Amino acid sequence: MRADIRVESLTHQYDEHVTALRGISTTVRQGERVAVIGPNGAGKTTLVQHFNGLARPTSGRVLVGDRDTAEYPISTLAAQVGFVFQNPADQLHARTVAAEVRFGPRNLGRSAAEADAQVAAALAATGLTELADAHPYHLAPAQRKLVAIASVLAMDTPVVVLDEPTTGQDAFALDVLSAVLADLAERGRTVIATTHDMDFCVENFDRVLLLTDGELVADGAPAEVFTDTAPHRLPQLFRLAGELGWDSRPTTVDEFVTMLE
Ligand SMILES: Nc1ncnc2c1ncn2[C@@H]1O[C@H](COP(=O)(O)OP(=O)(O)OP(=O)(O)O)[C@@H](O)[C@H]1O
Repeated sequence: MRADIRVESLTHQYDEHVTALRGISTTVRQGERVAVIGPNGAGKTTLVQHFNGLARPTSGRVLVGDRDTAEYPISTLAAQVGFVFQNPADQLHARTVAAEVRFGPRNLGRSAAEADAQVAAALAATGLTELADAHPYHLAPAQRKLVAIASVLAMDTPVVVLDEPTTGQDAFALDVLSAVLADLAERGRTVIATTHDMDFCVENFDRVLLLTDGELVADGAPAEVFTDTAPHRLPQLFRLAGELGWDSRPTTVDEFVTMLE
C-alpha cells in the first residue's frame, strides 16, 4: 500500500507558551528519503511524531495514505509508520534482544513463522544475530540503539521514522545504519530521520526539510538547502568542494573521488 504522508497547515501547541509547529505543509511520497534538520527546539521531533500519532495536531491535518491520523489510534498507525525513538529506553522493554524485536511483528498480528523470519532478517541487517539472547540493558548504548532500529525493521512498515538515529553511535553502528537505510530505500520504503549530523544527512538522504522555530524554511535536495549562505554548518564534502572552487556538490565520498579524477 502507498503511504504518502501529507502534512496540511500543521500547528502544534504544547501549552499556551510553547508553539512547536507553525503552519507546516509538505508531502513525503512513498519511497522518499527525507532528513529533517534544524536547530535545537526547532520542532523536528514534534513534526515526525505526528506521522504515527505520537503527537496530534492542534490545528491542520496529517494524512498517511488516505487516513487522517487524528481519527486513528497509534496502534493502527504503527502498522504503516514505524518509529525509532531518540532514546532507546523509551522503546525497549523485553528481557532479550530477540523478544524485543519479535514484539512488533507479533503485535501487528503476524504469524509465529512470519515473525521468526522478520526477526532473523532484522537482526542480520543490524549485525545483532549473535546477541539475540542478550538482555538489551547489558548492551553498549550504540548496540541498544541498533536493537531499537531492529525492532522497527521487523515490523516491515511502508514508512520508517528515526528520531536522531546517529546520536551516541560509533563508526561501526553508523555504517550499519547507512546500510539499513540504503536497503529500506531499495525496497521502496519511505525513510524519514531527524538529525543534527549534516554529513550523515547528505550521504543518506535525497531531500532535506529545514525547520526553524516551528516553520519549514527550506525543502529541497541537499545541494539546494546547503548553500554557502545557509545559517547551518555545511557538510564536510560540501565545504571541501566549495574550497576547491567546484560548482557541483558531491554527496558521498565515492562521488567526491570520482569528481577528483
Ligand atoms: N512535551 C513537551 N511539553 C512542552 N514543550 C515541549 C515538549 N516537547 C517539546 N517541547 C518544546 O517544543 C519545542 C520543539 O521541540 P522539539 O523537541 O520538537 O524540537 P527539536 O527540533 O526536535 O529539538 P532537538 O534538536 O533539541 O531535539 C521546543 O521549544 C521544546 O522545548
